[in-house]
Amino acid sequence: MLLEKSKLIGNKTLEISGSKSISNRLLILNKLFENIIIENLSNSEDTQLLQNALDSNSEIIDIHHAGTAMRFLTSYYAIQEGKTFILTGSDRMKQRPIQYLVDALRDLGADITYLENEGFPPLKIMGKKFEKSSVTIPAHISSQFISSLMLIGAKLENGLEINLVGKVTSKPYLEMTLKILRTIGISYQWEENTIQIFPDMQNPMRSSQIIPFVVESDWSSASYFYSIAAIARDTINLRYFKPYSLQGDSILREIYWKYFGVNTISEGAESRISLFPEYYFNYPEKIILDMNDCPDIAQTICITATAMNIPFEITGLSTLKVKETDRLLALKNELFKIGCIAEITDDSITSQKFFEANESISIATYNDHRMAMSFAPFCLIKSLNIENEDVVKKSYPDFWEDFDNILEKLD
Ligand SMILES: O=C(O)C1=C[C@@H](OP(=O)(O)O)[C@@H](O)[C@H](O)C1
Ligand SMILES: C=C(OP(=O)(O)O)C(=O)O
Repeated sequence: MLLEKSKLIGNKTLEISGSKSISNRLLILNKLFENIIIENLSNSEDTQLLQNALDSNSEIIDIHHAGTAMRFLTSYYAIQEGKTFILTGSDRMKQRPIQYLVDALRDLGADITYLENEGFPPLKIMGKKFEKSSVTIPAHISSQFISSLMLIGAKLENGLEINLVGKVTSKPYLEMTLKILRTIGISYQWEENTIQIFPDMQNPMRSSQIIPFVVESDWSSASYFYSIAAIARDTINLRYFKPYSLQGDSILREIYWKYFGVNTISEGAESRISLFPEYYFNYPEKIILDMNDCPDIAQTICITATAMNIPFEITGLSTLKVKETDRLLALKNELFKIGCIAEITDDSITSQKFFEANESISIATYNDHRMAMSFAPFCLIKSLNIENEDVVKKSYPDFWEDFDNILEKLD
């Protein structure tokens, strides 16, 4: 899709769909506890795939590219006593790790076998009752493994104690899981490296009472509009975002204020935020950021910084290699096309030099929605082509419509 050089139409308001991460947790919990009414569910393809899987009677479930769904379903299916499931996904899903989660579940008593390569999907899962209630798991590859265990914890007879080993990656996603559990009346304790989920039955506060849950809008999706506001130096309004979020990616507020001079003004009653760039702002000489807590918005930051010629050094990104694509490599390749020579290591990306980009830019998207959406705002600087633009549907099916709504082509 060709994005011609455009300008922002200031002060428009966009409504972003519900958080994909919160929605996916609620769908699993609702299936386990049957007491949540979910409003503003994410319209992402990943959430749709998870919902279809949970509603399906089929033994074979294909979850395509949806990593969170893959990991959450593995634990969920493992406790469906007497049922058998084949859980598979896209070619990329068959390269994304799951071994530490499978090891932990097997330790607890699960019956899971690898159908192709050891350590990777597809999986054959025969649902069983678990005998044990304590498990140890490395925490540096994916927080989704740990959230997956936490989600089923209260369903086990004696609850679940999860001992985390090593550096915890994507920690705000674990906090999100716990806060959602608390909202539906499940108790937990997190002390140092041990998370304890108490069994459902032990909490007299939890009853069969129906709990309404309104999903706040998706902060990772909001990142692309922060990028546009920063580059264009004009205002965008977004809904439905509250001042206190369950999502770690709401750190965008601080990042875009500190490095790009974009103010976030919350209008509580309407759950609206205005992204309001300061006209006079002292830009930093270099952006130095550890993004171990918020890996999904790393691509956005790199492109905003490149568009604004601000050098960057971003660390804490080891998990980017095992997402929808190797995001570090994809970033390095495509940043070059928009005028940034970047160096990558196993867990970082650093800009080395900016230069004037060519006239005909075509960005490859590597089956990664975030590659398409993070590069799109560069059309405020130069026209560019985004290859396979449909990839956005994984998290944000309305992206191009919303994008079009706030931009006007320059002649
Ligand atoms: O739990 C979640 O909803 C997610 C956790 C993160 O994954 P990792 O923990 O694998 O970094 C994040 O990148 C992903 O998009 C969503
Ligand atoms: C990494 C992501 O998703 P998942 O791991 O659920 O595929 C993402 O949405 O950026």
